[in-house]
Amino acid sequence: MKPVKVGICGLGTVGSGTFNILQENAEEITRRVGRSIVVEQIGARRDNPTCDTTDIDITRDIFDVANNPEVDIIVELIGGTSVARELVLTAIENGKHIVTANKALIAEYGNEIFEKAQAKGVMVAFEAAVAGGIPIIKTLREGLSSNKIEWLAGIINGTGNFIMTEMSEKGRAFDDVLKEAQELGYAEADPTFDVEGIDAAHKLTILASIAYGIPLQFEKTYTEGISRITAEDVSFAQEMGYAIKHLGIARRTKAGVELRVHPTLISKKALLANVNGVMNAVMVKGDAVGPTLTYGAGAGALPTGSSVVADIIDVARTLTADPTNRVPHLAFQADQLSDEAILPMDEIECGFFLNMTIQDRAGVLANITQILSTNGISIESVIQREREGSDLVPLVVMTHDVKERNMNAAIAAIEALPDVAGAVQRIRVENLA
Ligand SMILES: NC(=O)c1ccc[n+]([C@@H]2O[C@H](COP(=O)([O-])OP(=O)(O)OC[C@H]3O[C@@H](n4cnc5c(N)ncnc54)[C@H](O)[C@@H]3O)[C@@H](O)[C@H]2O)c1
Ligand SMILES: N[C@@H](CCO)C(=O)O
Ligand code: NA
Repeated sequence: MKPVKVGICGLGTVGSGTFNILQENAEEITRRVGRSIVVEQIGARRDNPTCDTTDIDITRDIFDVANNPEVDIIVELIGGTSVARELVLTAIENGKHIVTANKALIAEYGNEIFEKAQAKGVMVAFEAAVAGGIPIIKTLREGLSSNKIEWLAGIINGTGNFIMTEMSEKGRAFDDVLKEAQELGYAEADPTFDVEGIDAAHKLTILASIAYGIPLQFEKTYTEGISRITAEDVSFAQEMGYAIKHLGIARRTKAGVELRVHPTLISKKALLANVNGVMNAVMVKGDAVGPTLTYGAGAGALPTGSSVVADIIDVARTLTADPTNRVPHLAFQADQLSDEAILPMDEIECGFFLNMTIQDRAGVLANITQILSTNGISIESVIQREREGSDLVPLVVMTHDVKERNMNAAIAAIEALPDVAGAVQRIRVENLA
């Protein structure tokens, strides 16, 4: 059979990993697919010293690749959303299949891209877009397709998890660890995407659509990053038996779907509490299977390239299949996506860890507990600490589950007390059993 011809656009971290795996594992890949996969052309602004591209046709204009009649599959690895969207839509218009690692593109423009791909009978594969090397898209879309998904929760940003781990285990400074994550090729071009939770929200948006058969709704995903978590929060949480992890959580309730990304206290004994460094992991609870866990490197050239190449193999295997028999882009048939509501944050119910600074004076604690109780919030535990040479002391309160709306009202009232200094730090608590 004649080879499948691939055009790679973007030869950075992921592009180089993809190229090198295709070269290194060519023989095995041919044995798996039944035909060879060759790199027909590369579109790149500059060469990548980690790749031997001798004898490969390299163009500086990525649209040459999208318009190259020889290319069967376009591999989009330039990142960003404006040029990438134009590139992908052009390639689809030309009847090419797409493989991409670009979660921003899929989360924000996936509905449009899938519609066009469906009309043209081409595939768009994006395993590398969520949790790098972990086959979580395939797991949800195919492996767990017999289940109603109850909830999923994951550590889905490698850079953020790497920063939190290095800070809490080695006491390193935030900026220093972020710089290392950038040098290692983990971080997004704009690292605020990692640190402020936007990248995780892109990924959660994609996972939720595949889990529940709903259109991609990035704008409705609640997004909070790791930048305001302090070493003190981590140490109080540890003292109470918890780890703080940055999680993406999607849960189906009777009222609608919860879609939220935020730092979360989870029991130190929970499996996810032990996922450290650049590692990612996603727990999925299906009604038939129960809880499952997928774990592996969430970023980096070869782990991400592993997913990109697996997608290329998948597309190569089904190139000639009748498009109506392929696995749908969002796991459910395109005309079967539902308009199930995404719940506003006010409606979410969970426990809270509150860390505040108060005047060390009689009656302050009583005022705070009174406010919590008025708002229907019951306390699970309290830590109050002396601080030498200061009458401002930390107070940490853990609450039982309560609606976010009640907690907002309570926090506003607590912050208005004259004996409470500054803002109340709130971190949500989840029981992932
Ligand atoms: N780095 C990771 O670990 C990782 C993991 C999963 C997904 N991703 C995603 O993969 C994509 C690529 O990320 P990366 O880390 O490889 O980025 P990168 O910056 O290392 O590589 C991108 C490359 O594309 C090139 N490029 C950009 N625009 C171009 C254009 N118009 N024409 C030609 N070349 C162009 C850049 O010069 C660069 O070499 C992004 O969407 C990212 O979110 C990255
Ligand atoms: N910047 C992303 C790359 C993988 O998607 C991360 O750190 O997880
Ligand atoms: Na993946």
